[in-house]
Amino acid sequence: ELGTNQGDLIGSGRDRTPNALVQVAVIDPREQYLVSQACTEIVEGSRDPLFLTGVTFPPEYPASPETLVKLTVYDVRDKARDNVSKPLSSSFLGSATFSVSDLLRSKDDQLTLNLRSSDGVLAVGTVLVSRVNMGEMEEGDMDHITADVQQAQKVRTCVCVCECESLFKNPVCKVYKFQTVDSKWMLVREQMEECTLSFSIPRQLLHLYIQEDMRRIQELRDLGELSPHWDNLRKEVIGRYGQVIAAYQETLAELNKITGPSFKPSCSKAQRYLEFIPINLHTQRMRVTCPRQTDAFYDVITVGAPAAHFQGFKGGGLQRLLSRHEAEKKSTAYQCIYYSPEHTAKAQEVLHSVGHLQPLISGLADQLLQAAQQHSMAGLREALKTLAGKTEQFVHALKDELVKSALLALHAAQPGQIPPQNPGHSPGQEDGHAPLKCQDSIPCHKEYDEEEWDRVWADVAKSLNCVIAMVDKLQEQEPINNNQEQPIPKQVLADVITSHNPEGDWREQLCPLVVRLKECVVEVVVRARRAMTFVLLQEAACSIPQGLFLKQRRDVVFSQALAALACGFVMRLYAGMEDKGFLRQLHLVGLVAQFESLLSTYSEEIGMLEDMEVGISDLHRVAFKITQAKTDDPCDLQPVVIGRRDHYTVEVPLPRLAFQTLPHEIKEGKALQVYPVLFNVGINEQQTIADRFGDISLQERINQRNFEILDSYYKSLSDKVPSECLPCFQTQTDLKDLLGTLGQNVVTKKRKNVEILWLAGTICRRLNGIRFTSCKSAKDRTSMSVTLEQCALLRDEHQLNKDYFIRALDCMRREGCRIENVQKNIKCRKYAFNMLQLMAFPKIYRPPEGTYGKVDS
Ligand SMILES: O=P(O)(O)O[C@H]1[C@H](O)[C@@H](O)[C@H](O)[C@H](O)[C@@H]1OP(=O)(O)O
Repeated sequence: ELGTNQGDLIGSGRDRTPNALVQVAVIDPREQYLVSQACTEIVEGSRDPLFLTGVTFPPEYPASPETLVKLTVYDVRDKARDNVSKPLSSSFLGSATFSVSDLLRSKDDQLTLNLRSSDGVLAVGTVLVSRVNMGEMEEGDMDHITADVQQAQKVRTCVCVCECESLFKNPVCKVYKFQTVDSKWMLVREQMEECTLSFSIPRQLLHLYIQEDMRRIQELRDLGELSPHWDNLRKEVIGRYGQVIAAYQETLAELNKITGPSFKPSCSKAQRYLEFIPINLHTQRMRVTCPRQTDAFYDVITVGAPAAHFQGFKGGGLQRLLSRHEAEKKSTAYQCIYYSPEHTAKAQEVLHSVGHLQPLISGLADQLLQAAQQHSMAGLREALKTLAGKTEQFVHALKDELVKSALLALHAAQPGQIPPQNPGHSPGQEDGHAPLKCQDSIPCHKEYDEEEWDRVWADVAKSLNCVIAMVDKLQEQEPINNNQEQPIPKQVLADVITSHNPEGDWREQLCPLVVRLKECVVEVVVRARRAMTFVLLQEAACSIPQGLFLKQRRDVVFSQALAALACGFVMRLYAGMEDKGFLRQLHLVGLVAQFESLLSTYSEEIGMLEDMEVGISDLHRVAFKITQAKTDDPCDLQPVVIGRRDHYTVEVPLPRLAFQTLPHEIKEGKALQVYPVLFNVGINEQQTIADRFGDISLQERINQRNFEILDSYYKSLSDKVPSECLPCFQTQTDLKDLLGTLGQNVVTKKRKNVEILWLAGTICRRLNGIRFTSCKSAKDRTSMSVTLEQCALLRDEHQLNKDYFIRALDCMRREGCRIENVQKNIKCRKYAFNMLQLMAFPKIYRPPEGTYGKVDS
């Protein structure tokens, strides 16, 4: 039944041409067993099939020159039934085997092999194998491939080598070659990887959440004695915090036991101990080698919607739950004082500022005294300048009505007689400064002195003025010579001090004033800390238990979102290390992080989208910093998260040499901003229901709101960064026009308007941003979208021949990285769509026949 070795491939039925497919397996020379490595797409009805899908071997693949590669050619009869890893409904046509060394030694990196029948006797056709190194293809090579193709009598496949980076693991690579409009061949490689940040960011965040909550408990205890009503509320709040801490510690302990792959598969999305881990987080890079063009690559991060699956979506997601909770809090806050979310945020900010500034001021005051001791006027001036700046900042941070009103409220919450303060816990002592005496407690007398607070913080400014005046006086007393900081012989100096400084040395004169300043600062800190802690106690007390559940939910969702963002940021940074324009943009303005979501606004997915909206928006509280790694060891390249819930910084270490090449602003640790934006368009059958009978206002509101953020980012970028910093694309449409079209689309009533997603994605790439694609589990709909985006880029940026567009799309969906993603998640190579669902999809999002269906159990 088979053809001869003339090169004509004959199908298993004499009456029709074959639908050929090549399976590639590797024979391990030591173990002598076959490992299926890859499979080509099916080329229908051709005796001269030309395969667009290749085979890749990542660098860590244990291949040696003796490794044998076996190619088996099948004729596929029923594409719909067929599972390419087990071609049950296919007929064997022939096979051929070669060793890696045969290919490496071959002339022109090509091997022509005879296909043999199962008994190994009959030669039934030929197969041509080409070896290709991506990125090293000279024009000649491309022509060479084209020439081969024109022979068109052979089965071809190509081999390529992949690269790998330390934070990114388990690469899956696929290669293809597609025809361009001018009948040349472009080589395309997809590479998908896991990211170790999937686990390391949530682990670090859990540590930080625990630390922050422990600090809150301590601050509540430091409030001192309260009347029974408030004391009971405090006990309850501390108890609840304790429960959250215990739960987080348990989760952390479980996470620390986990080894294995660096991603959470879709089926584990609702597992309790994995709730902080993003779902199915992967990076995907498409690299394109085209004749007469430098290589280009396009990155996207794929991740399941950050959402609290373990907690479920019965009452909706964060966005709805939070606003409902806020409304309820107002009406049920009878047992405590209602503070708005802005007040709560302000209280946290004040607590943070005082905690941060007090030790700074104290250190600077010591530096001032040291400069006085050394009799250095320049040192004095320098220390005074910074001290004055920080003290002003401190006074400014506290100049808020909230502190004043909270002090009054706290006073009212205290029992008639204030017992002495817990001596073990004066904030002054905590920071290593002199303990306060009687002023460190809130006034004990019944009538509250409303002006006292104003006096206390005004004292800080006054005592700073005294220090400044003294330094001025000392300067006036100084001889000109010393002002210029010329070295003065010791004896002369002694004479100067005694003759011009009759009141003793500088330190002695400054010391009482500096001590007074420090005392005033401590006094303010103690009061402000208690006042703000009291505000937070109200907030926590009013919202128990719901508020704490929501806080936990927000922690979970944020953790998933941050892991994805950090992965995207690192990938974007590595890719842009040599792009001066990009680095400039990075430190001058920051980067857009654009999330595309395909969730439907119906049933449970509404809740996911409501979670995701808050999670993505919370990312604006994150900044990045680049640091120099201690060593080049991969462990030292792990990003580190620092901060607290209202602001986190992710420090990204780079190897010394790479770090040295950065602009000095970045090297100096400038905080690098990100601007998260989210666009959602539901595409499945659930969205059809939502569009017809449901409510799509959530999606409309998200898209409109995020369009505004994107638009204002573009405006500030245009103000600060020259347009040359942005990347060049073949598609020349002006960014302003693209934004204008997006702006129109987000207000137009059009069902399943996926154009919104395409435009937002294009704008993000044009803005040098970080691209994310998401759906519930980032497995099925995400795969359709990512492959579509890749083929659209090949069409718009690399002149993909239009006859190859659907073939390329089908190849990627059938054999590309995304079907491997499905396999990794559910151990089955089928997208989880049924016919009904697919009918509802926009056509271009439908996968090829045979690649979807019910998951085999
Ligand atoms: O990756 P997704 O598109 O979120 O996977 C969905 C799929 O779209 C849908 O058709 C199917 O019924 C499942 O709900 C998939 O979600 P899983 O989270 O179960 O993979």
